[in-house]
Amino acid sequence: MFIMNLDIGLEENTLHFRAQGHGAKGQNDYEFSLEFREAVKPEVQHRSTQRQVDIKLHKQTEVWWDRLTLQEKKPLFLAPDFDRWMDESDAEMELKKKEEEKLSSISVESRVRKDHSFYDTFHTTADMMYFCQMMAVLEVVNPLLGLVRTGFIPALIQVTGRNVILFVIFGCVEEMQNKAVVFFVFYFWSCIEIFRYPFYMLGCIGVEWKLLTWLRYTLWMPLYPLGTISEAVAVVQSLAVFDETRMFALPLPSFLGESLSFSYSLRVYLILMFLGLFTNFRHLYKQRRRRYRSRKRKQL
Ligand SMILES: CCCCCCCCCCCCC[C@@H](O)CC(=O)SCCNC(=O)CCNC(=O)[C@H](O)C(C)(C)COP(=O)(O)OP(=O)(O)OC[C@H]1O[C@@H](n2cnc3c(N)ncnc32)[C@H](O)[C@@H]1OP(=O)(O)O
Repeated sequence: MFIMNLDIGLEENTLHFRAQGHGAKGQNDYEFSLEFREAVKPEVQHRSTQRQVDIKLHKQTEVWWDRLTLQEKKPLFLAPDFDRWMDESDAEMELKKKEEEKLSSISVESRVRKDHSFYDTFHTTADMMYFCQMMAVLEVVNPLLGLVRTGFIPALIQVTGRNVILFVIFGCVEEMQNKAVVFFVFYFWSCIEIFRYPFYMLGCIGVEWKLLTWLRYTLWMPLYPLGTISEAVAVVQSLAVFDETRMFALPLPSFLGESLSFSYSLRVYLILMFLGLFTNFRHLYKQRRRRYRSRKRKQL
């Protein structure tokens, strides 16, 4: 058989086949149409050899069909390929197997994602962060009460800035909670605090470790800008969510429109952040100079 002028198409759920073949009985036109029992995917794959044409179609949904065609009577030219034949239970088994394979690939994927601390930082550390940042309010209260010689304004900027990010941007916006930026923000915050608080604690018992003091008064140089930039990235990423959800939107009188998105307040906050960065950077620079200058004087 020699197959020529092959024309295969799918219209709705009906497969149309037309071809010319040169066989033992000479040249012939071959043609058939098959209307399937249920929906099939619109893609038709076919491969022809000298002897035969293989046509591959996929069911729209992988379920058992009682028969192949819409018409109840099987067309005469149609014969099953018993090598590939499956009864209902075989088909169910095959579907189950596929489903299991799919599920196991999903669970591997989610395990990989879960192990990925970038994306899960918030859910694993949020409670601890909430607690620490609530306690950090004392850093503003302490200088107010004259308990420590910390600058009140720098402490206010620091604590307010972090609490806006933690409680508003991450805490209220679920879409932000599995973003990688959470990891960076928490990481930069923690990098300084693991030295700053032990430095304070030792100070309370009159002990000073030179290396710790140096780390407390030096690490802020790279960390403060990096921390502020990651906070700014988080704010920028949240703008679209606030626009979409209208969360915290300010109601407006009807002639001005419906409401003013909270993202506008955040845009103003972005400017404040960099003013805050500048103020605290200058403050920390002065604190460092004060500490090392007075030490030099003491040594002289
Ligand atoms: C006004 C409206 C607000 C509007 C908000 C606008 C938003 C602004 C956003 C700003 C961006 C923030 C970005 C930021 O979140 C990013 C990061 O933090 S990234 C990580 C790096 N960060 C840092 O390095 C900053 C860490 N924080 C600090 O250093 C302090 O919080 C700060 C207040 C900024 C500076 O502290 P300060 O230098 O003033 O104090 P000292 O540490 O030198 O302490 C002074 C003396 O007091 C003793 N002290 C202080 N606290 C204690 C304590 N709890 N217990 C015991 N003793 C304490 C300390 O030992 C010093 O004593 P001495 O001089 O005798 O040694």
